[in-house]
Amino acid sequence: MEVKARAPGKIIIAGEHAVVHGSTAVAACIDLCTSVSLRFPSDSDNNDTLKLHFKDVALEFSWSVGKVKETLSHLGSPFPSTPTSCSVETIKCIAVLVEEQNIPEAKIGLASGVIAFLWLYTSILGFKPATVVVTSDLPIGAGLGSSAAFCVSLTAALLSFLDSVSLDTNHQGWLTFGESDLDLLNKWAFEGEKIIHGKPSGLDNTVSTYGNIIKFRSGKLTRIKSNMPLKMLITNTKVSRNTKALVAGVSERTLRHPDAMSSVFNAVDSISKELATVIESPTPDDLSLTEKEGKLEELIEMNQGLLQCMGVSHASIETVLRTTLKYKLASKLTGAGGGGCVLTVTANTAISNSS
Ligand SMILES: Nc1ncnc2c1ncn2[C@@H]1O[C@H](COP(=O)(O)OP(=O)(O)O)[C@@H](O)[C@H]1O
Ligand SMILES: C[C@@](O)(CCOP(=O)(O)O)CC(=O)O
Ligand SMILES: [Mg+2]
Repeated sequence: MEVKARAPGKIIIAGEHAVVHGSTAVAACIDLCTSVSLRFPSDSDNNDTLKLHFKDVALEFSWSVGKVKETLSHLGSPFPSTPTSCSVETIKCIAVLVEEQNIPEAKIGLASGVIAFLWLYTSILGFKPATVVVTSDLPIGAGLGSSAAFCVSLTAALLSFLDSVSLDTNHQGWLTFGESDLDLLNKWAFEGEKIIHGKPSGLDNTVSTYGNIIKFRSGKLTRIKSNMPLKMLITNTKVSRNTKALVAGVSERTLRHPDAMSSVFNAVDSISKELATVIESPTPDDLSLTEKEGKLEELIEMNQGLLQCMGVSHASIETVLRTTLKYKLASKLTGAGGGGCVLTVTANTAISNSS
């Protein structure tokens, strides 16, 4: 029996980092996905191994199911029936199982994803042998939500085996989850993001779960319907960075400058709300479209200025900003920053993923 699930990455049009501190953000899914295939061994295989294959980064892991069960079951029931956070104690125990796999130093940043995999797999399906293969079109650690797409696609594959989950009719050859199961999926994926991000807002896994364009604040999503031709260019600086460290850095700066950073987050909240209004308002004629595009570009530039204030820009991002400014194009970092991808918006640039 084999299942394959996929989930998209995303761009954050406005509000990254501030959304962790309660501000509004606007995000949209993109046409780059992560896929997870899950296959159980046939009865004749008679093996008790849980295998995980990160194909894009050429890493393979395998554990005896008995060893995993022994490590986890003494921590109480391994089957939380509802989405449950992995405790610090449990993360330490799972981390031992990951350390034994001897991930090369150059790829050690991927360990958090392996921990998230073991938590989600054992919590949802228990201690069963299986082979799980992960592949992705998304650059990892570049601000396009690869961690969320990984958690959402993995959770979708796992939940598809539960009798309580009903998959809806065909959607271009893929089965889809109903609304209540999407909520369950999103909540479990959020638990995986917590292991990878530390203190995620839930924005990334929510937009990866529900797709399209969303406005998001403190766990609440509003789907945005827009007929505005949002044309964007994504530039990858190819500077790798760690979202968890960047998010922690903003929290530390907030502890040092609480009032100033509160004003920054409030300003971002206003930018995101106004940007959502601009893109979802009707566009009766070309004049108003030009006016809306002007507002959108100005809001993007303002958000970038506030992200610099939060300390999450980077020399490589500034280089892209200077380049696009020469062509009077508005840009901002997207995702956690510190490198990664830059979003450029304009009325006339063709949509493309470029790096
Ligand atoms: N295709 C993948 N294969 C294995 N791990 C992945 C994959 N995509 C994401 N991850 C996990 O997510 C982490 C990157 O998440 P993060 O730092 O939040 O960057 P991003 O901006 O891409 O979301 C990786 O270190 C790894 O643990
Ligand atoms: C920085 C943040 O706002 C977005 C992180 O995006 P990414 O993991 O870099 O793709 C964190 C969050 O919202 O959880
Ligand atoms: Mg991420």
